[in-house]
Amino acid sequence: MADSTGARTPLMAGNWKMNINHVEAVHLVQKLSWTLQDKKHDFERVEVAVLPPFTDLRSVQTLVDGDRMKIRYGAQDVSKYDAGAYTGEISAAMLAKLGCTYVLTGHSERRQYHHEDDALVNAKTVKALEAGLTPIVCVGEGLEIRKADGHVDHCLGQLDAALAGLKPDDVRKLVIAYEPVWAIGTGEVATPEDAQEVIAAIRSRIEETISPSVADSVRILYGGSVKMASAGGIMAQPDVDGCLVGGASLQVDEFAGICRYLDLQLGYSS
Ligand SMILES: O=C[C@H](O)COP(=O)(O)O
Repeated sequence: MADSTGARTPLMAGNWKMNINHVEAVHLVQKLSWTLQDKKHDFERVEVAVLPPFTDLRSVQTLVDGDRMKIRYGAQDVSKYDAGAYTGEISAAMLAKLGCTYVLTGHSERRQYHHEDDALVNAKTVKALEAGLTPIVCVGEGLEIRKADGHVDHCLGQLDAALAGLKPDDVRKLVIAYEPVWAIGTGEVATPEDAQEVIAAIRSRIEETISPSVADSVRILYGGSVKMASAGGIMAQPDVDGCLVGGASLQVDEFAGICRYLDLQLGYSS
């Protein structure tokens, strides 16, 4: 997504993971909206989204629609199936009906705890696109791969597999998130230069394999222990278009501060 000048619009997406019930979700989104409105946040300049658990989505939809909030929302997972006897699964069409804009695919916790492989990530990404959702496709390396200096190749391999068979116009619609697994929930943030290295490599790969214009428009986020204090440095990198925020998105003041990284850099009140 780009603004009227063609620049990529930064996206701050809060992945709540398995936290916050539907009652708490209403309070959190309401408070986030108030906080950002109070600070006159420009949602056209920095887009804000939350990714609650499935059970919260209807409540979040009702609140966002009812109060005409500019906060977008989405889900943390989606089925590769359309419908049928798949107990526990949630289809892309169900998420679209709930007004979701985004859905995560390939998050490292799905890969680790649910053994999701690259082919499944690709299938889920395709289903999300077919339903009109924007997949946020996650890639990232573990610590051993990073120590062996294989991180760029590893992430590009995951990227190629996730995007297999997609048309250029579909790739253009995606958001991609680089999340080094060793930096997730550990407090260990990759340096801004670490984030830039891999994200620039992802953009170059899309330029080579899809097209320069798609590479120029696709948004690529960084995720992994992002906090209000670290967001500005990460966002100063030329290829970083936003953050996928876990733990800090559960604290309204932290997440609002991340969304307001531009204002805070300019010294406006926090
Ligand atoms: O989806 C979000 C990431 O896994 C980052 O989580 P974190 O900010 O708690 O490290």
